[in-house]
Amino acid sequence: MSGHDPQSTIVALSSAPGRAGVAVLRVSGPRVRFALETTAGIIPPPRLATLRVLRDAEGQVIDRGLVLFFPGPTSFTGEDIVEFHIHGSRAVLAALLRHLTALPGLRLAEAGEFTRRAFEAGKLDLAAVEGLADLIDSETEWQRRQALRQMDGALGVLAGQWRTQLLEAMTLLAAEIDFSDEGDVEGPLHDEAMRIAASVLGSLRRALGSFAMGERVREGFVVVLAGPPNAGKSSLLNALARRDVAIVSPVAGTTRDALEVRLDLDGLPVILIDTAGLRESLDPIEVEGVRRARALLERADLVLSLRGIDSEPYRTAEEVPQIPVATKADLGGTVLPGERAISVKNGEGLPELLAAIGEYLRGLGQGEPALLTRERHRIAVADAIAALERATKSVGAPSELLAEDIRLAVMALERLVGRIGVEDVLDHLFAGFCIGK
Ligand SMILES: Nc1nc2c(c(=O)[nH]1)N(C=O)[C@@H](CNc1ccc(C(=O)N[C@@H](CCC(=O)O)C(=O)O)cc1)CN2
Ligand SMILES: Nc1nc2c(ncn2[C@@H]2O[C@H](COP(=O)(O)OP(=O)(O)OP(=O)(O)O)[C@@H](O)[C@H]2O)c(=O)[nH]1
Ligand SMILES: [Mg+2]
Repeated sequence: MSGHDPQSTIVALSSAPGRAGVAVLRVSGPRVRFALETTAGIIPPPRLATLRVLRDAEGQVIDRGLVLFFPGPTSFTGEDIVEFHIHGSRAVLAALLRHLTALPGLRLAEAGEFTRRAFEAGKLDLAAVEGLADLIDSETEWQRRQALRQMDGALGVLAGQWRTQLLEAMTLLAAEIDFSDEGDVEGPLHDEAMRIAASVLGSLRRALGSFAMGERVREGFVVVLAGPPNAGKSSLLNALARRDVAIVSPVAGTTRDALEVRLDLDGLPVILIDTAGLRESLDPIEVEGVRRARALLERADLVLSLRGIDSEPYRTAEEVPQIPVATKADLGGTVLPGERAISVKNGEGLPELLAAIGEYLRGLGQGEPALLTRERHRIAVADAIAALERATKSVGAPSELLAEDIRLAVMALERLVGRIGVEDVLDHLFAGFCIGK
């Protein structure tokens, strides 16, 4: 990343590349008015779509398109922005891009550079930028809701409240330190600071409790299909994915590699993984497949434990949440207590199985969207908690020590919202953005 380079005016395609009804080309920076005058012949009224003929430097028509001008500093980036809504043709886009990037002071934007400018201008905090990144990546309803909440700054607001309270506690402690004589017992200001620290600690712990769900919604819940060879794991994967993803055959030991498909289960993002049938084997390839299957069982949020209705169950030693499933119910046989019967041949039990998976996964959360969604958030909040636990446990400790621990907690919260120590995080985050965002 080039970092901060506010003199240059950046240009990028903001819609998805390729043939489309309409494409949006966005320009941000100090030379936007100049680019508008040379290309559209006018500076249109702010925020009003204006239909114009767009021309290159020789006066040749490139296209007729809508021009949308957002003056700084109220715009998304804080700078002047213009959007050209043109016909979604590769050639039109290429011609307009060629024209604009040839203008003095204009260059192509890097991935995430518009959003980086918004961050530098103080329009978004780090957590909001992360929310925006998640929103662009969102594929399911739960991901959209969680990302939107984070983009709206919910985490930033909460972190700001924690920080304000802790700064208040530090002010009380400073007063206590100033007014108390050597050897005095700590007074009421110290007690009040302790009370504030304990209250923030409780709130931090509740937020941390939402992390597991937040991370799962962001990355997808891992649901593993496991069981003996021939149980019908690959058949079930194909049925749930509604695609012919995995090889199915009557030969036991067909699947060796783990195969995954992403599902939108009633808004929940699920990564469904088919695995090699679990059994002892002399075939080194199959042994490796079984090793991989067991490794996946360890990181599963939920295991669908399959057996053919006409076969014995294979008991896995792994202690993971499981839904026992008897497959091939169309063949007839005995369903054991606690088992769900399904058939991919006639579809029996499949909707109910999906509903049971969804119900289990939804139950892992507390209903409302999680606030902590990334390992970075977890670490910052856990650091703040550790500092406040030290502070609140050492009853009778001098105010100076208490103040130092609270200061460390405040620092952790500043890292959380990106007030300090952000450069590495930012480079990584923006590199994952699309160009034009
Ligand atoms: N065409 C288009 N659609 C888009 C965006 C965009 O940039 N362009 N967005 C991009 O992500 C999202 C909407 N986000 C937006 C954010 C701010 C403003 C805006 O008009 N800001 C005003 C200031 C408003 C205020 O301060 O109250 C401005 O620019 O002057 C518009 C869209 C989704 N749709
Ligand atoms: N009648 C019937 N046959 C099924 C059903 N599901 C799977 N089968 C058959 O069972 C056999 C094994 O199915 P697979 O899906 O390959 O089984 P698997 O568990 O993936 O097997 P491995 O990959 O070897 O571990 C195939 O011949 C399937 O057609 C079902 O619901 N009904
Ligand atoms: Mg298989």
